[in-house]
Amino acid sequence: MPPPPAPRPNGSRTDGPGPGRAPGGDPAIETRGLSKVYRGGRLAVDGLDLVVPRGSVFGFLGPNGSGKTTTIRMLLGLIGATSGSARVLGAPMPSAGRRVLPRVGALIEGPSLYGFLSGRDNLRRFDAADPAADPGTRTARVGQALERVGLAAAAGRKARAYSLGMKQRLGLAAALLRPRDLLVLDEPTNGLDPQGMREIRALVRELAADGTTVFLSSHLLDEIEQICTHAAVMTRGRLITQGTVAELSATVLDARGNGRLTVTTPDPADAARVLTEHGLTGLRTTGDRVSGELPPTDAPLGGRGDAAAPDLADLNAALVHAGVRVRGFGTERASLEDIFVQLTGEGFDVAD
Ligand SMILES: Nc1ncnc2c1ncn2[C@@H]1O[C@H](COP(=O)(O)OP(=O)(O)OP(=O)(O)O)[C@@H](O)[C@H]1O
Repeated sequence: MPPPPAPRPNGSRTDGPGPGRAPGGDPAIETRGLSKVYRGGRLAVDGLDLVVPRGSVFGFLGPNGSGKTTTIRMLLGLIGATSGSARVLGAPMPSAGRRVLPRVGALIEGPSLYGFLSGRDNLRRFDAADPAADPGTRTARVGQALERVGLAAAAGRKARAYSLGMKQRLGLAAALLRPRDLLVLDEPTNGLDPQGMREIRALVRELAADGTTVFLSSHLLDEIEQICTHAAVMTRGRLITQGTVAELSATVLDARGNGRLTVTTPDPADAARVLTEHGLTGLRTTGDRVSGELPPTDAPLGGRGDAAAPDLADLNAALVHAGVRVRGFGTERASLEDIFVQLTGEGFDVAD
């Protein structure tokens, strides 16, 4: 794993080897000033500087309409860029597409399957469409791909009888018919039920564990937090930040102090009083839940200046000592949603 890149506000570039560039190795994806203006003048992607380290599971995050699919289409050479450049697996796109794309598996907007064919026969068709695929080894290749995505037992069933999650897994199997260095997945869990989402996420983790770089777009913040090592945040065609998921979270945690403490109690008024006495600010009470901002650990308590911020165990003891019946007690770490809101000043549901 290369050293983790620091978050770079506004996607600004750094000098030197830079993030995501292992010594002697290119990033899996690198763009410079990549832009797309659609006919009619719509600026869908605006000066994108993206660095996707090899071996990462990279979450490309943004609300609907923020330019994710347009970027992916440019990366794969499906549409031309208006300006800027893109390198995939070290080679310029789209000019090196014939050389590079066989090493890239892609799943964009769901697989196109024949419902009347079995899962296995759908894969055989995909394999037959690949001029480089040896027909003599097709059966073995298809069998391995089905095995890889956990569809071997259902391979004989017609694709129209598959659940959405199974269809998506079949699409992934098609992308995995030959060994890939990079997988590009556009909203791979979109429309899936929780079980289908879990299956796809587990598969992405397995593929990453085998060394495949996975670049996936999503508008689901928790998805990125669950499976990604790195993330970039897009809004309105612009890259706001990129870095490791841990760094992005830390950026906000630093800015937000220790995060919020939430106490669940049948005595919310007393709890709020005790928490205020112990330096918590921004108290909010909703039903039996009281939450407040924890003061920074190294700062004296607000206004009193005579004590360090409270230890959580001491705080819990103080609540109990004051007669507050505590049912739940926990801190929330900053989520990517917090990061997004902090970085953009807007909520995450900002579809154009
Ligand atoms: N073929 C097109 N012609 C004109 N405008 C387009 C075209 N495709 C996309 N757009 C516009 O470009 C912007 C970015 O769209 P894009 O599909 O890349 O975003 P996205 O982040 O992938 O969102 P979604 O998840 O909804 O697909 C949107 O405002 C969209 O309406």
